[in-house]
Amino acid sequence: MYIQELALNNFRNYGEVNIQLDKGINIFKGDNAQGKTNVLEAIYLCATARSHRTSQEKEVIKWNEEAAHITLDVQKRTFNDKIDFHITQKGKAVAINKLPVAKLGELFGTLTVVMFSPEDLQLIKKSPKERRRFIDIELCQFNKLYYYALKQYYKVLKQRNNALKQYQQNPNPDMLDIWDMQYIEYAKEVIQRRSEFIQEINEVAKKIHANISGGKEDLEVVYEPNVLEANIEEKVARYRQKDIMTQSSSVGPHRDDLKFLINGMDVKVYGSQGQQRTVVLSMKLAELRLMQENLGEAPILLLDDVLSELDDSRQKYLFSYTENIQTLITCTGVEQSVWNSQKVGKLYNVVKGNIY
Ligand SMILES: Nc1ncnc2c1ncn2[C@@H]1O[C@H](COP(=O)(O)OP(=O)(O)OP(=O)(O)O)[C@@H](O)[C@H]1O
Repeated sequence: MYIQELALNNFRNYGEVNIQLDKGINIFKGDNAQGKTNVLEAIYLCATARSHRTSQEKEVIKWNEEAAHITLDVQKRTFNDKIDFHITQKGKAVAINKLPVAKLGELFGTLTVVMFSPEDLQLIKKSPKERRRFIDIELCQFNKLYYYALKQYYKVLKQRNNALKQYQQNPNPDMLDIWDMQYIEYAKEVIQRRSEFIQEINEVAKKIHANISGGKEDLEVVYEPNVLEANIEEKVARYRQKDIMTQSSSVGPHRDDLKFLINGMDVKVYGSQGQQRTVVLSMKLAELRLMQENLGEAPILLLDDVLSELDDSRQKYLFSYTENIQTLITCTGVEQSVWNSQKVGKLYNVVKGNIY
């Protein structure tokens, strides 16, 4: 798939902008704070229904304006989809081919993207929350069932936590039993789907990592669930008193994590910065491959300011994956030598919220 046309209206520092994109490599070049990342953010929002850098989506509305609007024309193998994404102070609304989407989950799969930014290079060092976010965003894009299970899980978790908060004043074990039943049901589904996904991504990332490291490093991506599907009932019951005391739920996939091993050693603890970066690159490329396989179409690759962070051989490896994949690259120009060696479809200059 590829984006043919992108239009922004009152989105971040853009007033009105409309551009046609190339099927191949598109470069957005400009000084700092001109609006390059904002373009990628708009595309990312249309694919995942959330921003990659804020949980407060109304921040994307241009200052002193009422609403922001993004329109994308996405060309698929046999048809094309038009996505309209509207953000107001009150919330967001989406239409696909002019038909409003009732649930944001219906958007998933219309446009799929893999975003790679310097913050991703910290994936290994960051908190477990970021690694869970990585799993969730990737899985939701190609597995709607996962999205619905996850959404329900967090909804029930919130209700269970509310029940725990009220428990001291109003002890009601029957009510807690009811929440537990639902919470366990969704938790099991989330754990199962995460476990399958991590097994899949592990196989692909392992091969890629072996290639990048010239066969010297064996990567293992390990799912570290907070609780196993098989003993969740027992663990939730065992922790009930503690949960009542702390007024929060201590068991469940909201506490899951991922571990990365190279030749059996934990990269977070023992890996060099270069090794950590290579693991993240392997994971991103594995993600690209899996999406392509699962959806039968290549996703769009968004590279935000990432080239200068990678050394020559890693950059080359990354580019070897961009063939037949629409790629949008933001840069300040330092990386010119890198993309000079590639066949660039379109080069845009970004200046103060204008694209030339
Ligand atoms: N809601 C908003 N309304 C208007 N302008 C905004 C809004 N949010 C951010 N901006 C402006 O957008 C600009 C930042 O854009 P962006 O993050 O795309 O920069 P960039 O070109 O990618 O820069 P860098 O190279 O530093 O990453 C800043 O000038 C910021 O003030």
